[in-house]
Amino acid sequence: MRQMIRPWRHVFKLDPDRVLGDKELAAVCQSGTDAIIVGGSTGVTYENTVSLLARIRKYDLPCVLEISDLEAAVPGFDLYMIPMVLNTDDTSWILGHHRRAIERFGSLIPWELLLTEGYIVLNSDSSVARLTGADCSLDAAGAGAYAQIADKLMNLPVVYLEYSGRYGDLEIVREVREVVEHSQLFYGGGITGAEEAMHVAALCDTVVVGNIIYSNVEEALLTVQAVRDTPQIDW
Ligand SMILES: CC(C)=CCC/C(C)=C/CC/C(C)=C/CC/C(C)=C/CC/C(C)=C/CC/C(C)=C/CC/C(C)=C/COP(=O)(O)OP(=O)(O)O
Ligand SMILES: O=P(O)(O)OC[C@@H](O)CO
Ligand SMILES: [Mg+2]
Repeated sequence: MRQMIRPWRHVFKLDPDRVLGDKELAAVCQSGTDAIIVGGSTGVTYENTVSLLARIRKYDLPCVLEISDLEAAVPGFDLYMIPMVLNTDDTSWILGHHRRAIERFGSLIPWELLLTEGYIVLNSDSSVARLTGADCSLDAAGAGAYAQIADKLMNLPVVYLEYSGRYGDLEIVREVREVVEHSQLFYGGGITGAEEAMHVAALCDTVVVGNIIYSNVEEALLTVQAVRDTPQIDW
């Protein structure tokens, strides 16, 4: 599964709890993005996840479920991304929900389709930060330390810098880039157009674009080519 995501430079994240018209969904899925991640931190249900998956399946691109709620673990995705929020004292978001999921689903879990993401949540004003009690006061050194835990101690396939709803601090992104050697570095948060996308594309392996799809789909679409045209800085 690491190989499957390795070439991904740009992905769109669609939230089952939000409304997107058929025309907009078609444009997003046919934009040339590398994959669709289905996920959100609140209001995700089995029903709205099934419904969104069925709509995305009309298009020929990988579709991944980022599991945030056990009740919404829907079969039929190409891949399952499992977040662990590293910068919280509430261990239920690192291990607790995961333990319960394994107890509940047992042999039904398609382990070969799972990828773990070491989340570092950095926007204190986001639903995901409130939900998980993340410590968003980290400076570059603190974020870099968590990134090394994911990359070097836990050997996680993905480090996810999550600024959901707000554009990130590029000094922190740069510090994390410098220390992550093996994990694939995902960045998501507050990208509202091509220029912002290019700045993070230079530093990160994979750029995630979410909310702007719902408020300005034209701008969201421009981020695809912008990321494609941006070479990564060689570290
Ligand atoms: C039948 C079938 C497929 C069964 C198997 C199911 C399966 C694959 C099980 C795997 C086992 C396992 C270990 C599951 C984990 C279960 C689980 C619930 C873990 C907790 C994950 C977690 C830490 C969630 C916290 C929230 C989070 C990090 C969500 C990620 C998505 C995200 C950050 C969205 C952004 O939120 P958004 O809503 O956009 O925010 P704004 O509103 O601010 O924009
Ligand atoms: O919605 P935005 O702010 O683009 O963030 C994308 C993604 O990282 C959210 O999990
Ligand atoms: Mg969102």
